[in-house]
Amino acid sequence: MAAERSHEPATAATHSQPRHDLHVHANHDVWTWAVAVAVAAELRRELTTQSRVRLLLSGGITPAPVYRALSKAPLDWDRVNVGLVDERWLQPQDLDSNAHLVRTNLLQHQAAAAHFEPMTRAGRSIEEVIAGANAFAKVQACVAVLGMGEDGHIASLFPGMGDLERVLASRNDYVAVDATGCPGARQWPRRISLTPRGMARIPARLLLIQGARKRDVLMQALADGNPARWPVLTALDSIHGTPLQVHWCA
Ligand SMILES: O=C(O)[C@H](O)[C@@H](O)[C@H](O)[C@H](O)COP(=O)(O)O
Repeated sequence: MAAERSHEPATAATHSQPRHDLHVHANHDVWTWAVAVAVAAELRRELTTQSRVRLLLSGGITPAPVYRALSKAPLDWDRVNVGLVDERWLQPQDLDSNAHLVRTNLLQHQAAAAHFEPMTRAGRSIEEVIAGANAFAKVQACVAVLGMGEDGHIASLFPGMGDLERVLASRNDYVAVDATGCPGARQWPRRISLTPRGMARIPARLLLIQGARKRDVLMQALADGNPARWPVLTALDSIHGTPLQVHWCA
């Protein structure tokens, strides 16, 4: 079933190109497979011209079915590096880590051949983890799967975070963040996150959201236009001029 697709201006500012495309899917299953097919198509296209490609994945509940569907895609997975958009300050084997989510949902079936780049490792300080993440990021990712919280956060960029200004202005791809006091960060305030600069370098950025509440939050953010209040807006920026692909179902 074809998704309803619309171009919408992102903010009150004038832009020569649409900054996001909204794909409205009929139901959860259609949403899941449409997103998995879209990610696989980006990887497949990139694999025709590159010897290796990188895919970045988010945590959260929303993308897990997509990762399971994507794991069955017939691709040259042994030429795909899988990294993380963000990570909680947990060891990769921790059940609440984003690494665990990716391992258990994506790295199976065909995708078992992919090369995974977990961020954290036993005995590594957070500074070493950030240095490692920035070293991985020297190889440009071609696709990022992003999620959004009901507070308008994206990756681990939370509204109201103490050092959000510094993070939004960072010239690095990854930074350590302290989201103490931000309810959206739940019990994991210490995190590693892709920065707006890191996101803007990725040509294909897919934002996965479901439900009326998240749609309304996104619309409110777009109408307001302030990325410090709504960090999700930072995903609209692209050095390639490519619009954010928003995939939504009720
Ligand atoms: O580690 C994390 O928490 C994430 O990467 C985060 O940015 C996530 O994408 C959103 O919080 C949406 O999460 P849900 O899909 O669970 O709503």
